[in-house]
Amino acid sequence: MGPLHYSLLILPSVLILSTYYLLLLLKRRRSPSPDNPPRLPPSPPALPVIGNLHQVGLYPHRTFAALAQRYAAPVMLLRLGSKPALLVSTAGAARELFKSHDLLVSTRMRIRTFERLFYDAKTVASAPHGEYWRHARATCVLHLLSNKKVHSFAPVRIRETELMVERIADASRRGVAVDLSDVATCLSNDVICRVSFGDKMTSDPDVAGRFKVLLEELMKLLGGFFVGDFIPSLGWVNRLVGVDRRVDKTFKEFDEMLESILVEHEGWIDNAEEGCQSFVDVLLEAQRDGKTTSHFLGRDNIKALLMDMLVGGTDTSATLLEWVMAELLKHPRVMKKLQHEVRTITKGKLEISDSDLDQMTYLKQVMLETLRLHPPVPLLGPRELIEDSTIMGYELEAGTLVFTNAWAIGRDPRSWDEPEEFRPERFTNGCLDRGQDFDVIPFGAGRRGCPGRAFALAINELVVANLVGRFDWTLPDGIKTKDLDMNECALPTIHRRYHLRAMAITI
Ligand code: HEM
Repeated sequence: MGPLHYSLLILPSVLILSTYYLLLLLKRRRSPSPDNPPRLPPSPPALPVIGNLHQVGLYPHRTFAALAQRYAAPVMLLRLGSKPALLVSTAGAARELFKSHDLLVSTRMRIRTFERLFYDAKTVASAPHGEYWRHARATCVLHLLSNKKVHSFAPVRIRETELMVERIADASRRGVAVDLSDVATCLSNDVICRVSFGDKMTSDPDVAGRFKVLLEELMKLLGGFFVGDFIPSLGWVNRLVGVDRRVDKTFKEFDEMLESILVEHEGWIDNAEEGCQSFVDVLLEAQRDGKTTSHFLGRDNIKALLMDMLVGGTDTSATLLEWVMAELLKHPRVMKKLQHEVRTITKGKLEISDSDLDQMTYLKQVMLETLRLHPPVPLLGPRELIEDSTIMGYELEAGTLVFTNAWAIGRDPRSWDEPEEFRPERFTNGCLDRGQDFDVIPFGAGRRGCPGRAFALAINELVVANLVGRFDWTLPDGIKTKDLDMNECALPTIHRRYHLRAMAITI
């Protein structure tokens, strides 16, 4: 028998033995015994039943960052009620998570409150990973969020920005302060509503007021860590403290509002001009013409996608705008440098085009530096582990929640020199599209990363360029820049605690 025959005989035995050994190893790992406990990330002590829920507090991104610092742990394991929760707090850990395990963390945390608010998890943001989510997300990208579509909405952005400039110029003439927080909210809502339903909620003051209150309440409900959501046996607590009632009321009102939009658009659908259709028209038409599988575009699905745009696109954008202006007012040197860039490129012309914006590199650095310090959604969209997995050498069970702390990552001294300083120049030599570096991840990462990034940056860059290009700004009531309050208010989007007010001087 030659060496080849020996190896042919030995090979099956080696394969059988190694398969047996592998199965043994897997069995041991899946059924941890007291002698062989799974290797888990560091954890702070937890209380019975509630685990670490009592430590979450009003500002979970800050609490979680403080814990990660105290334990010097890039990843930690908490227990939120009955659910284990992995906290990811450094760029290195985020890179490992999203580069090597993205599929494992590509489903969303399942929370009763969210599911009820979002048409049984039919929104893109809340849907579990799978065929429905892929289809829903692709639909939003194709009809609203792709670069091509974003470019095509330039007239809407320009018109709404122009209206904003007129209002500010009016306040400037009258010598009254501008509430920049309100300006940011109105503008973001108007742009999203116009591209989604072709009209603004602010056209009718009553509707505008109701819509604003409704969105605020929805955001509060999304940001709450409610006991009944994390400990199913205590679901009655949500009923007792009125959370369930608030959820039902908010959902009902939102649904009625979206339903009336659908009914209105169904009346026009045959007359809508090609090319002038809003998102809702495109969805209704696809449904009517059977262009899509019926299970996908039912009435609730259409309303859920509209909700995605309202929830995902309004408050986030407004928050960014608010913080950019606050940082510029607090740092007059940066404000002057940005004004110089914008005014040099626009050379006195009033309408700023997309190609003007492309040349404004300092503006992009200012946006990125603001997003580093103030990611509007600091814990990104919480995920859930699809199956038992080993991540960074730790053994984690299926269903573990995953929170990535973009706020902590943006302020990590291992990644950033003087991280608390607002210094846009830190991005001068680097690439401005930092998605792959994982040290600035305000839009999340991987399959579930934000699909609205291009949309959001296009509107925010245009608005900031107009605000600083056409006005000089000072703080009202003799407030000094060093005294400008920079405190935050609670989740899910991290707004300023107090509205930002400033005096505009038309140049
Ligand atoms: C400054 C503005 C924005 C910020 C900071 C932001 C941030 C985020 C973040 C952090 C996530 C979760 C990502 C993850 O889990 O990895 C997300 C998801 C999402 N965003 Fe945005 N967003 C912004 C604007 C928008 C806009 C304008 C839209 C749409 C009009 C939008 C639609 C969505 C949707 C649909 C999702 C869910 C994606 C999925 O689960 O597949 N966002 N966004």
